[in-house]
Amino acid sequence: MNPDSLKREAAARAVDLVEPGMRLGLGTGSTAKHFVALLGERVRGGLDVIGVPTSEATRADAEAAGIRLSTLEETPALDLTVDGADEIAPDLSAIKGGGGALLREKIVAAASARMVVIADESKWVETLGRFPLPVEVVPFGVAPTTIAVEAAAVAAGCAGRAVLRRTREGHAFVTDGGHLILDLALGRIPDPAALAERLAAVPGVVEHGLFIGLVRTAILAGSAGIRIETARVVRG
Ligand SMILES: O=C(CO)[C@H](O)[C@H](O)COP(=O)(O)O
Repeated sequence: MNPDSLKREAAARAVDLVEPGMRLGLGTGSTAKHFVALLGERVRGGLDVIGVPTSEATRADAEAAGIRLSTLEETPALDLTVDGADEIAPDLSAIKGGGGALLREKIVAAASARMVVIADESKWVETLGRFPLPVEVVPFGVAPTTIAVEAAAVAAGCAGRAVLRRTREGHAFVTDGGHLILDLALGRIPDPAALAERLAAVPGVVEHGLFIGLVRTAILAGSAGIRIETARVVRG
């Protein structure tokens, strides 16, 4: 089965977790897009839910699918967020932000009682870091911020280059929040919590793509079927 079919299978399993009246966080990316489309089918069949999108792209998809939308200002506490991931480790720590929506994704996840990650099994890794870690930064002072981000990685026991993300046309990629993304290629992150702490302390860093203690459940679709992993310890 091709990766996109696997993503759709994982998304379909997550739709089964949705109950009438739920306030949902709607993730971003190709896997979350399947979830939004499948949820839309249920909504058109009469399911009453409300969604908070994690990006303008997801807002557009959800609107087109007929899902009633809200904001975190109107709906500050959510029941369930379903989102994709770039990597997921056995403790359900994850790297997100490949689509550049990590800031809103993390805010929405933190406002949710439960975060479920949906992915094809290629996202499952023993140790995070093969996927370059997205770090969202303000445009002002991006050169010294880049140096400080690389230094933070060294201090956390890993090293690598932070590269400004660009669009296919070669322009700097700008997030929905008007920020830039540095992709920090580390290969391996031996201590994600230490790196998260170091990065959060860098002036100019708005957020990073390490999701630690946020994911409660991972739904992983592979050639052998669906596997569900549940976190032993989640925040709070
Ligand atoms: O974090 C994300 C967007 O910021 C995505 O969830 C992540 O990049 C996975 O994307 P995909 O489902 O397309 O593989």
